[in-house]
Amino acid sequence: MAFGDFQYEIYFGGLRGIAPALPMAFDELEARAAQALPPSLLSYVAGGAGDEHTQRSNATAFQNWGLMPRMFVGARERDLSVSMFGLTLPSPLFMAPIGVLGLCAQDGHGDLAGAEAAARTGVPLVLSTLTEDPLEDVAPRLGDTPGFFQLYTPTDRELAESLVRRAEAAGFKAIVVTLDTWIPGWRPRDLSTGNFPQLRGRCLANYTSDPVFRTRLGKNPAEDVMATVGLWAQLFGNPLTWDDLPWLRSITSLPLIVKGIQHPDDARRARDGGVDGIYCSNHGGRQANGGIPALDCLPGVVAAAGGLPVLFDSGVRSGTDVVKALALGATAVGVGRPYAYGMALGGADGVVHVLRSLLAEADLLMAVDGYPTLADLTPDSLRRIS
Ligand SMILES: Cc1cc2nc3c(=O)[nH]c(=O)nc-3n(C[C@H](O)[C@H](O)[C@H](O)COP(=O)(O)O)c2cc1C
Ligand SMILES: CCCCCCC(=O)C(=O)O
Repeated sequence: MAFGDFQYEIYFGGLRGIAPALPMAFDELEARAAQALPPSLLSYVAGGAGDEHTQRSNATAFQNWGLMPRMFVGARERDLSVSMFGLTLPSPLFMAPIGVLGLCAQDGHGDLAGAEAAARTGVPLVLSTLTEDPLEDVAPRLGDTPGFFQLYTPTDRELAESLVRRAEAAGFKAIVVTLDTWIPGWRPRDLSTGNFPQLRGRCLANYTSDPVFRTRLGKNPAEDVMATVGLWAQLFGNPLTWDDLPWLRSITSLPLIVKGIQHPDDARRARDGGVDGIYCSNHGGRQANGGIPALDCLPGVVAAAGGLPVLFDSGVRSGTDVVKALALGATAVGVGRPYAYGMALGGADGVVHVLRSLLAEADLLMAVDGYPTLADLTPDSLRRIS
């Protein structure tokens, strides 16, 4: 279903006295998910690097901006559609890659449920490399909604190329290479619970189903989980350099997007190296503490991207946040932890609820503040208020 078909459903439903089954505000959503998720998984999802200062400031950075209302606009109809990479999407929202999405669902098949939510909302899913179900099983569940494949670049180039080939064959529409997580950051919550799901053999389906990985392993992954995890840990992350960019560019004819860009010079150099999109993100504050809120990096990245689409995530908690990121120049805005919590609370239905709530709030804000289309949202629509 396209965004326009349901944009009023939630808030008019509310006015008719139909209370949504799940919370709409992020804090309540997180509190409810905390009851639903096993404690170590909750810590993994909710936690971040160091004392989580950067994670918190990602979210509070949005409060430094206010949207200036415009009158006599008559914004009765809104159009939230966006075009990028030759795709026309009903809204500028997308689901950021979440490596434990599978585990967030009660049945352990959250990657399939995420794809189903994408099919139902038109909101693209960026599927992590780290999934419980192989990408070939996820792709058909996306329906007509495009899916992007997020690549954690292994040290083994043949394995990287195999993953990309498989994503292309399965029908994914872009490759998103994550640059900021070739090793996990200093995450005290996970270090104290001793919980990295991948080290227990979870979320490795794209590896265990891969012909190159299986050849390297030399045995059936199901029969030797220890060896599988050992090989995965050995191959998982490659600290790429600029010298690797031509190779990355060469392994796919799909749009190539680089995730984790915050410095304008990196955006410029990536653009010059032939990428198709820049993804401004600090991984939700999970990798480096003591950094800069991703939102504060967005304008510089947009300016340096020279017209390439700029995807953004980190700290998006409301429809208002979505609108502000768009006004600061994002082409599309990624939601992360909130939809993982929706998954924990209601599977595909829970994710659909979270996405529709964000979109309905964004749409209503654009209506009351007089911004009928995304093109109307510019930096001039905002005022720095602190
Ligand atoms: C539990 C969890 C797992 C994640 N796994 C991945 C992943 O596999 N690949 C990736 O590129 N980013 C991953 N991310 C980062 C998200 O894509 C996104 O950058 C981040 O969630 C944005 O921050 P926010 O959730 O606070 O808004 C993960 C984030 C969380 C919370
Ligand atoms: C060695 C595990 C790296 C973490 C990958 C998943 C992720 O991006 C995240 O948890 O954040």
